[in-house]
Amino acid sequence: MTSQVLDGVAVAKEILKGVSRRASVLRDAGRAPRLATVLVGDDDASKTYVRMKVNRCSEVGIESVRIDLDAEISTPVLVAQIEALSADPAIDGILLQHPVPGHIDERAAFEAIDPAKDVDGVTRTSFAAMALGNPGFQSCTPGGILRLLDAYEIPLEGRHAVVVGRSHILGLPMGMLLLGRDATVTYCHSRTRGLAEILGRADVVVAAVGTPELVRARWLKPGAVVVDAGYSAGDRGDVEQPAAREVAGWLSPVPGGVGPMTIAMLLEQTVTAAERRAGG
Ligand SMILES: Nc1nc2c(c(=O)[nH]1)N[C@@H](CN(C=O)c1ccc(C(=O)N[C@@H](CCC(=O)O)C(=O)O)cc1)CN2
Repeated sequence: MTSQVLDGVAVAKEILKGVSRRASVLRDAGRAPRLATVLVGDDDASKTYVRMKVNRCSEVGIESVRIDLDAEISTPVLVAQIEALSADPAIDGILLQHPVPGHIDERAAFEAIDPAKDVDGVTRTSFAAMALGNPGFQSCTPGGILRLLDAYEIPLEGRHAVVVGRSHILGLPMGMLLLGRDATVTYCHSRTRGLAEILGRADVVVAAVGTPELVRARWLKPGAVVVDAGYSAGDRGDVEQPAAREVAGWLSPVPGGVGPMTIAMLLEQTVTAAERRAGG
């Protein structure tokens, strides 16, 4: 068996066409949507992701304001900076690139984002809305994964979905979203015992742990839907690829799977925030 591809590049492209159209309506009405990106420190991967987001913004007609801060900045200074963006009427969306340096209280910084501008879906307000199935901004990677599965009409109801990872911006919300689609959800993490056996019973696997190739191809149930949300150096995901292609029914590649969907979601939610703020 060779798995079918969950093609994030193609699906993201379609989403971005819609984003571009909606951005041009706002622009014609006199106010292009505007995203503020906040990067703390000089981590190379984070710089790359912010650059990718800013470039994609300009391709679809979203303006961006880049704020790059020194790695030594304190939590109160970062919080004050984000509060200023939250209060700034010219800004529609705010992205704080994760991770921030270890001495900073990242949760305090996320909570300084006005929920109406939380287009990255990282505040408690957004998390609660998502968990309760209320309207709100979704955490971009899990939201993007759900859109990717929907684009290929992958059924979720009643299926056993295993999320490997429980990070606040990826694994934890991913399980909530799958539960909201009536999947039966199991979370696995670093303390889980018998990961191979649990994965062997999974119809849907989301690998979101950040350890390259942790999920071995031989552990997967033949025909399973496998989403690889890893993005380690050297284009390595969290799933043993390409071996998994011979076992899975569907598989998202790295690169070209979840990553482009993450950015498409961010931009789509930025336009939504701008429309809401414009009263549309
Ligand atoms: N505040 C946030 N921080 C982080 C998030 C997030 O959603 N919000 N996600 C990740 C990193 N990330 C975005 O920030 C991200 C990672 C990878 C990609 C991507 O498109 N990767 C490409 C390959 C990249 C390349 O060509 O070099 C791919 O998978 O095809 C996008 C976004 C952690 N931080």
